Amino acid sequence: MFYDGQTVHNEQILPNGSLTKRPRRNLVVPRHIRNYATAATNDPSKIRNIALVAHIDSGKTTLTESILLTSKYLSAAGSVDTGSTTTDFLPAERERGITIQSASIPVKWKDWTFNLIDTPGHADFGMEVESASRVVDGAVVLIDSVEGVEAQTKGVWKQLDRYKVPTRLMFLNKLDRPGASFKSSLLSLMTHRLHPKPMALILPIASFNPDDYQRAEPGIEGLVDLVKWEVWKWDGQEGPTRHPLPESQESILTSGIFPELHPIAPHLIPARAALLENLAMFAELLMEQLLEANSAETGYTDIKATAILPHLRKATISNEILPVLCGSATKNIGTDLVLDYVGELLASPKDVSIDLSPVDKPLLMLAWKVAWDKRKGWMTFVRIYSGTLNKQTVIVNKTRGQKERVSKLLLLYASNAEEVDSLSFGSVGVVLGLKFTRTGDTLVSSRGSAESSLPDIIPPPAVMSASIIPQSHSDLGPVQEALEALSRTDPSVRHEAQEGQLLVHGLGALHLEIVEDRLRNEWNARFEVGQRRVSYREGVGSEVQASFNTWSTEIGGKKVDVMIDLEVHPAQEDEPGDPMWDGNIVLGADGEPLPSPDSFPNPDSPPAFVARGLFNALCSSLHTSLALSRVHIKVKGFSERNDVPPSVLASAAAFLLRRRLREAGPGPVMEPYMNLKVSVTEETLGKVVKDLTEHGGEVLDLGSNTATGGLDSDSIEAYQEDGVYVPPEWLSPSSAPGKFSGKGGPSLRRSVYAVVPLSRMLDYSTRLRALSGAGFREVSSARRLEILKEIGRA
Ligand SMILES: Nc1nc2c(ncn2[C@@H]2O[C@H](COP(=O)(O)OP(=O)(O)OP(=O)(O)O)[C@@H](O)[C@H]2O)c(=O)[nH]1
Repeated sequence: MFYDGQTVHNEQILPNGSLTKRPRRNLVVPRHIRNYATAATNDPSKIRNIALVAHIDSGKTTLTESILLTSKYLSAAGSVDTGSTTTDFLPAERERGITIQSASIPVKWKDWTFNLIDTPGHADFGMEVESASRVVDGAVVLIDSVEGVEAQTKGVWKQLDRYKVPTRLMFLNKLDRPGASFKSSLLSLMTHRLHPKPMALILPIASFNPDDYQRAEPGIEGLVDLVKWEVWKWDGQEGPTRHPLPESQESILTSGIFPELHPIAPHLIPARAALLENLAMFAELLMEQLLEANSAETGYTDIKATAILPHLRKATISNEILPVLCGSATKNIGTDLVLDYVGELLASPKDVSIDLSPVDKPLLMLAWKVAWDKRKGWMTFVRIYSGTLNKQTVIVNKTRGQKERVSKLLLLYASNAEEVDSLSFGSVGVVLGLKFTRTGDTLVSSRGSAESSLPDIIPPPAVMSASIIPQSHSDLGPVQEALEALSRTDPSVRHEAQEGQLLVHGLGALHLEIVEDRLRNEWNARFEVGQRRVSYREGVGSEVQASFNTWSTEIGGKKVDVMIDLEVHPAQEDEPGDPMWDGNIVLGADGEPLPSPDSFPNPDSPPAFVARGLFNALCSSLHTSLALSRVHIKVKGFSERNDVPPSVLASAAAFLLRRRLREAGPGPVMEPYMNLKVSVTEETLGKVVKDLTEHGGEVLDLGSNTATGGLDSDSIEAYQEDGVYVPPEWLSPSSAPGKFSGKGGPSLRRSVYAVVPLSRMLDYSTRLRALSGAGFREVSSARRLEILKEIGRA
């Protein structure tokens, strides 16, 4: 909602009500792809599997395009603003200027091969970030340096944490924009508790006013690499030039490298000294070297990069520090340095393999994504964790216990593909020919050849649903098939038949809009879309003591008692819900989480049937028919009998849990909330706050628009600044836009931070996308009544 006609992310509503981030000028794709002989490396120590992740609009796709240009994959970069990028190749992506699917692309840089995955920033496509995070060994996290850390920056950071992505680099992008602040962005990493030790390896060289070098202006001219002690200069069309830096401050001033370096020259030596001294806290050998070196006053300039990089790499891999780089993706400033540092600092598959000789071990791989292509059929994206995969072989899907035939193997360059004969340890590629495999499945060379199954990929819980009405009775089958195929490619799309209609659940309004587009365009399905509504949930009323735990049935004319001992109570407030169980917590007798029915290693085992029964009972409450959430269940034990088929356990578990939930009485109704940040001018602030409050929102903070950001619910206490070098603010390009704008300049912008119910924001949400999921919240009894009316239960 913007009274001044501006939206947070330049989003605009198209005449048909759909969302676009910016107007498209053309959708013609210039293919400036060079002859890019690939032959990806077979040396795992030279592979870097990395993802670019960030809040929406931070510049991931632009940086990917700049990387492809710098690495000579492209001869001219495409642009998200003209719909001509390499990785955003779906029509829906090009129309909207946003990334919807993560695309993987192998990039050759020096003697490394980077498998680069550009992910979507929008929370509605969070599933793509989940699966990318599951298979990469490193991530480049971008920040828009006008905004600093944003809601979804923290969202993707948590996803990286969840999958234990071992190495990360920060890239402070958009330093060319007016209002960009290197200092505030760096500080925001600590105020938002992303990392206690961000370490700036690069300083920006701002465009300075030639008449007054104390005044930085909007724009960035170059970069100083504090580790390699050299300066990079970009001017206009030509690529960058790089110059070694002299050892002393006086010689830097007299070196004549370029005038813009003068204002920052006095800061370079202290910045390098701080970098090395902070790094030495984690590297004893370096500490000794520093003590032996002449002194901090010279910035230890006699210590060469080759002596620093191994320590930097080690501290990055052990996550003791967070290396911070910076630049401008649109101007290709800093891209060379990103590529170098990805190779030098991020982990290779070898660094993170627990297996000492993974190359010689039997094949073990994970299907991290499944896509459908009209010409190629099912495409399964895999990452090889040990051994080698050859084309034209038979493999086993360990998760589903099924044999699969591999026909072809591909390396994918976004929408282009190259066939290869094999994929070896550490690599990422595409398998054609697999019929049953789904996202998250473990694949091995022959039954039982690899001991362990790989951890699954967890789709985030659905927050919105829409009913799908097939155009005619004969369309029902094809629509169901299309939905089944779509949810195989995107497990965050769930569907069910309920009361004569098909319900599709997704991660938000935009997600459902894309689902609708894809069903029509990719599967030619014919249907109408009915009412869209957010996915409400019900909790459990109160703890109920086990009244009984035995269910009786008749098998072959004989009465049989099946015992399942369940402990059921509401989850504690601080207890994290399991997304695989839709926010419920389900534990086995040993207190360990029970896999959800879809992810049981052996789906025909007795515990798998118990899980299936519990899952079914949790899908629909007896009181409201809403799905249940925040229920804590412990399966303390169950009877295994030889005279009873294990499938009976599913019915018993469903019955006993339902009975227990009925005894507990109606639980609280919950609805999804989202965090919202609205940028407004001072004059419109009051109107926006009033409007949000009227829509059931709660305003958390009114911050000024700085990169360090305002308050939000989980970032009250910042990390200490000890042991972190923070450059002075005035070195940042255009660090204070207001200062230079004079009287006629733009008025001060303010940020409204609020938490709002998603249901009341359905029309807002297509316009305001600076949001992050804030989980489910219990509602008041008045709101409960409204919800029950809305879903036809009151
Ligand atoms: N001034 C400036 N604009 C940039 C820079 N990098 C990207 N942009 C612009 O920011 C907008 C978003 O860029 P994208 O590359 O689509 O961002 P993204 O993070 O990939 O977006 P999603 O994939 O939709 O999350 C576009 O208008 C870009 O032109 C930069 O370095 N400087």
